[in-house]
Parts: sequence; structure tokens; C-alpha cells
Amino acid sequence: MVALRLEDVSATYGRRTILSGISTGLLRGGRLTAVIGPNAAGKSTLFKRIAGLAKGAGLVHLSDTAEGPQTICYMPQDTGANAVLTVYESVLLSAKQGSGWKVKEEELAEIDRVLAALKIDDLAFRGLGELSGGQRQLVSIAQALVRKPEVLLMDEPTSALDLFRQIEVLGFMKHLSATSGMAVLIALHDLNHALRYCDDTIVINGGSVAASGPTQEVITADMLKSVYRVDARVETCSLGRPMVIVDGSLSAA
Ligand SMILES: Nc1ncnc2c1ncn2[C@@H]1O[C@H](COP(=O)(O)OP(=O)(O)OP(=O)(O)O)[C@@H](O)[C@H]1O
Repeated sequence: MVALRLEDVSATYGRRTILSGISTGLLRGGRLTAVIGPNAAGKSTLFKRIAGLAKGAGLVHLSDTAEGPQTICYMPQDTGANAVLTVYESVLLSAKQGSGWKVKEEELAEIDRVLAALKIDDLAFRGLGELSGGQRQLVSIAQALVRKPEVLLMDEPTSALDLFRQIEVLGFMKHLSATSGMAVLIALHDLNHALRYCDDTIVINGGSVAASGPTQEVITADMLKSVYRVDARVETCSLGRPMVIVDGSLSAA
């Protein structure tokens, strides 16, 4: 199964250093890893650096992988709407990236499966330009999944989704990574989603790793205070699940 490890990774835009000294343990296939941290901490930049879309020193180690074009897939936070294509065409185009243009039956069947799994099969022949923000986000997820990457980097994939869709998508990703062996890294702002769905969590703050490890060990009141500047508690709800309860911001206290 694929495993990803970062060794002293940095990232720069021009002369500006955004990330430095980012090292991780083995991020294994079959697991979901949350990447959390405040706005502008460097989460998207980290994903771009891993995907080879940003420059910087250090090493991105990938083991037990075929290292083809489908190895790493980055699903960006903002996906523009190409009004010319239908949903189906855009997903097919993504599936064919890096391979020939001959379309096989099983590729079409896979697109049907992914659209159905994300419950957007009814949108297949609608133009991208006429979709809502949440619908477009689901299409972006479909475009990433049909490529069947070994490492999937999802940048805030649920930010435009309603509550029902958020838990559907995250539950589906957890199931998919466990069954397919894909390593999934998800940038998230909702820390309760990280606690519920993600095995491990990496906290980025000011371009460095502030904490990393099993999610429940990482998301603590102390971390929330030092990284997010909020007074918060992590308590067990009536169903036995840990939950973040925010009492206020430190600057307002
Ligand atoms: N193309 C770019 N050129 C120069 N600076 C950039 C570029 N993209 C991002 N930055 C800067 O890099 C820093 C990190 O941005 P990044 O998008 O990685 O943060 P983030 O943690 O994903 O933030 P958010 O939670 O707000 O999405 C920010 O200060 C941002 O202004």
C-alpha cells in the first residue's frame, strides 16, 4: 500500500518562503489525514508542494507505488466553472488526463459509479456553468476520484456543502480510502469533522508543523489556544464521540 512521507519540505513563491522544515511520519494508504490550521497557515501551499505545483527544498517520499501520472492528485479549493462542458464531459476529461483518448466501457462505468456514489448522477448532462457552488464542489470531487490516484490531496472539499452532503462525502471518503488503499489528505476548517473522520491530523501554523499524530491526541484545548487563539474544550458527547466546544476567542476575552 502507498505511503507518503515528507522530509524537511519547504515551499516558496518567488522570494517569499511560505513553508519550512515540514517533516512527517509515514502517511499510509487506507487512512484519512486531516491538515488543519488557521487561514494563510500554508495548508494549500503544502498540498501544491506535494503535488509538484509549488517549488521548494526537501523531499516528498512515496513508497510502494507505481509512480505514474495518476499517483498524486490535487483537488484545489477553488475550481472554476467551465461553462462549455457538461458535468459528464468534465469528469470524463479528468479521467482521461495523462492517458490516450480512446474511451473504454469500464471507464464510462466508473464515471457512472462515482457520480452515483456522490449522488450527482442527475446532474450528468447539465452544463457546469449552471450549477450551484456545492454542486460544482461535488463535481470536483468526482473529477478527482475517477483518476483513481494513490494519494489524494483534497483542499477543503466540503466548504460549500450542506451538513448532509458534508457527512456523506467524508463518510464516503473514509470508506473509499479503507477499501481502495488510497492515502487521503484533507484540508479542513471544521475540527469536529477531523475528529470524527480522520485517523491522523497535521496542524500547520505559520508555515511549520505545530503538531501531528493521531487526531484525538492532536486536537486538544492547549493546541486550540496556542494555534487558533480560542478558548475551547474537547468533550465527549452523549454518543461517546469527542467534540470541540468553543467558548470564545482569546483576543475578545
Ligand atoms: N501564488 C501565490 N503567490 C504568493 N503568495 C501566495 C500564493 N498563494 C498563497 N500565497 C500566500 O501563502 C500563504 C499561505 O497560503 P495558503 O493558501 O497556503 O494558506 P491556507 O492555510 O491554505 O489558508 P486558508 O485556510 O485561508 O485557505 C498566504 O500568506 C498566502 O497569501
